[in-house]
Amino acid sequence: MSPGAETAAALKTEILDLARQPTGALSPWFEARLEEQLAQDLFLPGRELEAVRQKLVRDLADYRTQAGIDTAVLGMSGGVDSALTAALLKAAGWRVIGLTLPIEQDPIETERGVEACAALGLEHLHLDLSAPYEAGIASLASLDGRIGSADDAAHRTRRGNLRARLRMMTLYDQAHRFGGLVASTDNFSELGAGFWTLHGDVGDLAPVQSLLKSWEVPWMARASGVPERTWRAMPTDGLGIGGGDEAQIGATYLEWDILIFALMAILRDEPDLSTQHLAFVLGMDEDRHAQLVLGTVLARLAATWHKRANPIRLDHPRTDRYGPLAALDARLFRPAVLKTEAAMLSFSGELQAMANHLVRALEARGQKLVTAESCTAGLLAACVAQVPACSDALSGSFVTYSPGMKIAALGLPEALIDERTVYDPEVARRMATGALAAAPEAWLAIAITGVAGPDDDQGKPAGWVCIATACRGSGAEAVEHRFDGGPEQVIAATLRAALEAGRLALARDAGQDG
Ligand SMILES: Nc1ncnc2c1ncn2[C@@H]1O[C@H](COP(=O)(O)OP(=O)(O)OC[C@H]2O[C@@H]([n+]3cccc(C(=O)O)c3)[C@H](O)[C@@H]2O)[C@@H](O)[C@H]1O
Ligand SMILES: Nc1ncnc2c1ncn2[C@@H]1O[C@H](COP(=O)(O)OP(=O)(O)OP(=O)(O)O)[C@@H](O)[C@H]1O
Repeated sequence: MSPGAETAAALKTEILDLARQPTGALSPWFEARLEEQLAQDLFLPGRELEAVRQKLVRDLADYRTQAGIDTAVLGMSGGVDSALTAALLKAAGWRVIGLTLPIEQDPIETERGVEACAALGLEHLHLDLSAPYEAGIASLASLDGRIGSADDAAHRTRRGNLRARLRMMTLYDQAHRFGGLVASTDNFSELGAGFWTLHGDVGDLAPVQSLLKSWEVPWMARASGVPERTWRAMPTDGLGIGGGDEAQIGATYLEWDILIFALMAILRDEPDLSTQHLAFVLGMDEDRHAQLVLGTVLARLAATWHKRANPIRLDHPRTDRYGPLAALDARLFRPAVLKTEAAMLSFSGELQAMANHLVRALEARGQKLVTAESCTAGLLAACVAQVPACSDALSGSFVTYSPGMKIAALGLPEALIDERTVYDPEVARRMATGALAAAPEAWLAIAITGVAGPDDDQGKPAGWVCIATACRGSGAEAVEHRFDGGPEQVIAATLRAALEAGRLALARDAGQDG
């Protein structure tokens, strides 16, 4: 066995151990995907997780000083998420106040919460909320008697959610009392599964929200001094709804994480896939267990997407107001630790998926793309450049914002622009052929000229965009569009249309080849 394979095997054994997944209990499909995902570094090894842990602690320390707040309160359930969140905050120098808030529950869970507070050096407060909970149920029963008595899943969930919200009400009161904030204990796996209560679980600052429950959360808890009894404990919702988390979700957390990674990857490569075809495309045909888990996971994702988008924002014509308001906060008030430059380069999942598709199609044919961009000012190339390992598919970009640049860099005739303005299909076509002429290694050119808005320009309305494509050796084709919305929506729609136009141009070109 090579040293690399040996390390991967050791990592796999450790993941199975911390995920409480008995050896040999993964079905063949999950086993094979886990090995692939280990090779793709989706499950980070210990030394990289330690670097992530240290960064989280540094960022929490920066947030504390920059936001001028140094006290965090959180509920200590006896579970690993709350214990890890508390440990990270404590390591970052926060005053951490852990509350055990039992509601008619197993005293062992409270004991573990108390033990974690002591082990981590937290201040501890205890308040039994069983009485207010019973009072709340009795009061709500006057509206609907079933809330207190019916013993089906729906009513258990109603009661469970009430417990979570009662705890959250208590935590916000204590945060106010101590001039602190409420730490959020949610993780990435629960986020995907919608396995939390709206307005009951999510607080103000969420240090572990991007971490996998199967592996990263227990690993980091162990590395952060959380007692073993806690990071080994079976995850429960602490709400008395039924079984453990995994029994309720219908998959172990490790299965959940593996399958979510697989789904995210397949949809990036094939954005048009529908749910009916997933089992086949994912290669599950011979693994009945994997098919059943897929069904459960898809049902859960479908039932909970709205929780991940809460509150739902309608596509009101003036959603362009959100951007400037966010910019105001960012410029004047948002602590520096949150101002990641990377945010400027994030494209939606749909655009990333389309760019990925185009890159893979170019790669498959051994061809490269060049873009000639006016109103998008290089964003199309930036979107394509975000695809991992795109260098075999992207030649480059001409950002020709002004008429002068279109003439100088792409050789457009000045007379054409004088006669028709830059907002013209022939200008778009000449931009595409000009880009191909100036980039000898490129095969496909995509050119964009248009009015992003908000105002009309030179006789063309805001939202008018022309996209031209040309493949080496054939003529250019241009399509005019009229997109709705403010400049940001027009640019996003333009990128979508340009990526699609590139895909169609390649398909046409391949047809001609054949
Ligand atoms: N289409 C839609 N668009 C917008 N909103 C929609 C909606 N459909 C429902 N809603 C709203 O969503 C509500 C349902 O969501 P919600 O109230 O959260 O409740 P729900 O998701 O039904 O239940 C909470 C689940 O999270 C689990 N949980 C809770 C707490 C902690 C943990 C843990 O392990 O850490 C797990 C718990 O076991 C349960 O399975 C509806 O009552 C309605 O208000
Ligand atoms: N008895 C409790 N006392 C205080 N807080 C609680 C209690 N039960 C739940 N909470 C709060 O609600 C959050 C979600 O509950 P949950 O039971 O899932 O705990 P957890 O820490 O996520 O651990 P795990 O899911 O591993 O059991 C907890 O992180 C905690 O902040």
